Amino acid sequence: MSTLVTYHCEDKVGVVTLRRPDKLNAINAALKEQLIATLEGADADDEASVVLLEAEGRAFSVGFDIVGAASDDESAHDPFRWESILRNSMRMALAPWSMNKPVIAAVQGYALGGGCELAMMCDLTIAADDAKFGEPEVKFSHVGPVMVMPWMIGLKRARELVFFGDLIDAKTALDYGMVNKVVPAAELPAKARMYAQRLALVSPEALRWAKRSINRGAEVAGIRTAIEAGVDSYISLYAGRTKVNDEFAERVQKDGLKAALGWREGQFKAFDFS
Ligand SMILES: C/C=C/C(=O)SCCNC(=O)CCNC(=O)[C@H](O)C(C)(C)COP(=O)(O)OP(=O)(O)OC[C@H]1O[C@@H](n2cnc3c(N)ncnc32)[C@H](O)[C@@H]1OP(=O)(O)O
Repeated sequence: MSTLVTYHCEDKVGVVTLRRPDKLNAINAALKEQLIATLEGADADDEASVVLLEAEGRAFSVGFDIVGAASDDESAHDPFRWESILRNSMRMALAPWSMNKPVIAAVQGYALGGGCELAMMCDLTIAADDAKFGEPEVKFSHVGPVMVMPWMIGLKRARELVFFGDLIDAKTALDYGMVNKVVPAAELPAKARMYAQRLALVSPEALRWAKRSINRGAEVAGIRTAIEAGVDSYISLYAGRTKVNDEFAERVQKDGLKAALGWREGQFKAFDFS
């Protein structure tokens, strides 16, 4: 089986790369399996505090492999096969969401259909100024796992994006809250690493519980239950922790809070790319 997803760790950042550039990283069954396994491996890698999901070539991902699926005549009408494809798609969509570590998607070119949802399911998204997002599935009478879209961009915008299937540019995606940052295309790999490395300065344990709290908040129905669920996370974070951010705590003790905050700001400044 060819390698469609690779992994390496650099400076506490676990880099997961989609490598099917000739097909604009279209997601076939093999890529899906490899991506799920690689993300799980990255989550288990003690060297990595943060995971960066990037893609080789001119597109992040054009979504589900509609060419491969169309040529797969034999099983095209087998409902059990479709169930397995869709269940695996859900597993892939939930993989970054379920991980302990924050996952940052770095998007250049197209992020369409399943590729758009994959970027949305990551904790943070940094986009090149040439990025284009969209949910064109309706154009092929498909619907992707778009349940996440109302959370991301609100009902009206989600409906427009999904019903019409039109693409939006990076600036609009930023305006919609689908991405956190837009950077010049040529600078995307370097800026994405800076963004990830800045996050890697924060206590991995605090990040893990921050992620869990936010995701649980998004999963429950109302603000009251969201807050109550968040309390469990805080209890787990604070009751279970022994050493968090020691250097910061030591500086607070030694030099006072203002000086400690100044030290932390100085650290962050080194990664400022505005
Ligand atoms: C539940 C379902 C969820 C879904 O995700 S459905 C899929 C949603 N995605 C799409 O609808 C995108 C379809 N693709 C396109 O519209 C176009 O492509 C683009 C506008 C993205 C790019 O156009 P251009 O720049 O002219 O490139 P190119 O020559 O069309 O594509 C380069 C190679 O990539 C393959 N490819 C593109 N999209 C897909 C895809 N979704 N599935 C499988 N292959 C794809 C092509 O076929 C071709 O390959 P070759 O050079 O061998 O002809």
